Amino acid sequence: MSLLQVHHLHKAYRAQGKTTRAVKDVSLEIEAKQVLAFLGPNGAGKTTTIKMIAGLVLPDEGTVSIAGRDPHRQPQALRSVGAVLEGSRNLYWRLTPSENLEYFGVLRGLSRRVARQRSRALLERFELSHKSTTRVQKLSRGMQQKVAIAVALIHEPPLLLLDEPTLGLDVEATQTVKRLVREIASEGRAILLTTHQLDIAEELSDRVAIINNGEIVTEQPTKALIQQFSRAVYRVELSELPDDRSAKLMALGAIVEGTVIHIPDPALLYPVLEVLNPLPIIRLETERATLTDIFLKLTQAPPAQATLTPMNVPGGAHV
Ligand SMILES: Nc1ncnc2c1ncn2[C@@H]1O[C@H](COP(=O)(O)OP(=O)(O)OP(=O)(O)O)[C@@H](O)[C@H]1O
Repeated sequence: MSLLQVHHLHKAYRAQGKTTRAVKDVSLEIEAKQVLAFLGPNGAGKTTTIKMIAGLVLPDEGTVSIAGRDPHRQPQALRSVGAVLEGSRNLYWRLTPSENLEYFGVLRGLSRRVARQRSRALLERFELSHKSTTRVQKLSRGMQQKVAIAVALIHEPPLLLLDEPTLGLDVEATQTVKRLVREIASEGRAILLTTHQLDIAEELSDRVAIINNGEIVTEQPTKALIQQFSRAVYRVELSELPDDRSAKLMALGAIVEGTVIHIPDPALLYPVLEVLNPLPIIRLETERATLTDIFLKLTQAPPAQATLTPMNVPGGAHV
């Protein structure tokens, strides 16, 4: 069963006589062990949707169910959610990581003893034991982010909402946070990840939902989405390609366009190279679409065209 079920959410804001339909008929599901990347341009409706999931904004229509409970009717549903929504601002900066963890643990219903035990275990797991008594304001940004994630996990929620978990982190801290996100999901949690860093989303997510102008324009497994928008896997360019070789390549299943060969299946790479031998190859590159290509395609097209037709991706799909 899905840990998070969001069905047909609608939300309009009315301010100064103007109505903004921020979220229109949004449905999402996330199962245990899954990371769903929830992506969209500025103002697309992500925050509004997440706030409706976190029980902070009341939907005009639609339902949210977290581990079977509606946060708008059963506030205890929020015990099943951990959230890092505004960087590490969910922390008390003058308190230490241990104090933050214990404070939030007790706030979320743990006994002092259990909060202390879990705090210690989380600090160890996040490699922060040596900083357990340093004020949060004195920690590096990467460490602060790890503490923020640890605080969100103190009550062991099955659903974690993560907004921009790697924003502003250096390469090493980014790697650590990415590893932790995958580990947390593999323990059986569901993760809703929002980020504008599409390479991170591509790497971390099992599924992707893209929202534009308040509407979901695609929601499917990340790999399938990338495959759907990728013309081929490899592209080989030569200075010349005799007709007899061209015919052999097409018989193998390659797509030949003048002196360029598109290889749709990775298993065809070596047979193609054998046919080409000893012709000199000018370039051999991957031709897979990236999530960035797909995102731009789906969010820059007028809504009526933002459908799921695989097409040549603008800007070239060459990696
Ligand atoms: N409290 C509010 N009152 C009026 N309009 C709002 C309010 N909150 C959001 N909006 C509008 O609703 C739309 C969706 O905003 P939302 O913050 O959900 O988008 P977002 O995808 O999270 O954007 P970003 O990536 O910039 O954070 C925008 O047009 C925004 O201006």
